[in-house]
Amino acid sequence: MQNDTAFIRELAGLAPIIPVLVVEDVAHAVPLAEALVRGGLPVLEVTLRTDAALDVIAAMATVEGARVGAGTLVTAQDVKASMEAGSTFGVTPGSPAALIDTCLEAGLPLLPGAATATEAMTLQARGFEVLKFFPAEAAGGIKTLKGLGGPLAGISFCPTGGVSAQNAADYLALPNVVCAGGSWIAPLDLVNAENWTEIEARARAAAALPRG
Ligand SMILES: O=C(O)C(=O)C[C@H](O)[C@H](O)COP(=O)(O)O
Repeated sequence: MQNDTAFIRELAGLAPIIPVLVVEDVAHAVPLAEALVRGGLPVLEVTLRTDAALDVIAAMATVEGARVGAGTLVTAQDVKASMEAGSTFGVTPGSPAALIDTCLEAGLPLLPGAATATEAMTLQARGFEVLKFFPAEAAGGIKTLKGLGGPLAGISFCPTGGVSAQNAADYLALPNVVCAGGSWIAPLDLVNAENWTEIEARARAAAALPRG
């Protein structure tokens, strides 16, 4: 099975920011997804970090305009379960070969994680052109992305991990950054407080960020 770069490029092009979501209560799934879509962020990464995550994916997948994927894919079981729940793409924090094999065999469009030149080159050799740069700030942030951009100009990144309202525009200005991911749009405290108004406002501000 070939990886689906065109699909991932399309998703990455839909909005400058992919909200990374940690949702504990499935009752929050639909209003949260609706607030994010209304705010202009249709591509949603639901982390498999809560017991509710698979049910959250299934519920969000019913929201018109939402493009729902699963994050924190670490095991083959995560890949299978997230696809059964209705996720249409996957995101991995890192890219061990066996996990990448599983995603390719399953036909799951993937934003695979990489933090070094070797990891990025290994993924590029398998046909991946859009990678999650994770954990972005801890792995050197903008300086590292600028450094990778010289020799690895064919690779685009979605930096995630430490990206914030304060630094997102600087990341997005880089030529090898297509979009960025982050939890600041819908942090757990706002979700648990059901503050959809504030989440929509944060989404709207993020959706308006210019890309370089
Ligand atoms: O669970 C995963 O695999 C992830 O997707 C990790 C997230 O990308 C980061 O935790 C988001 O980082 P912050 O925006 O700094 O909160």
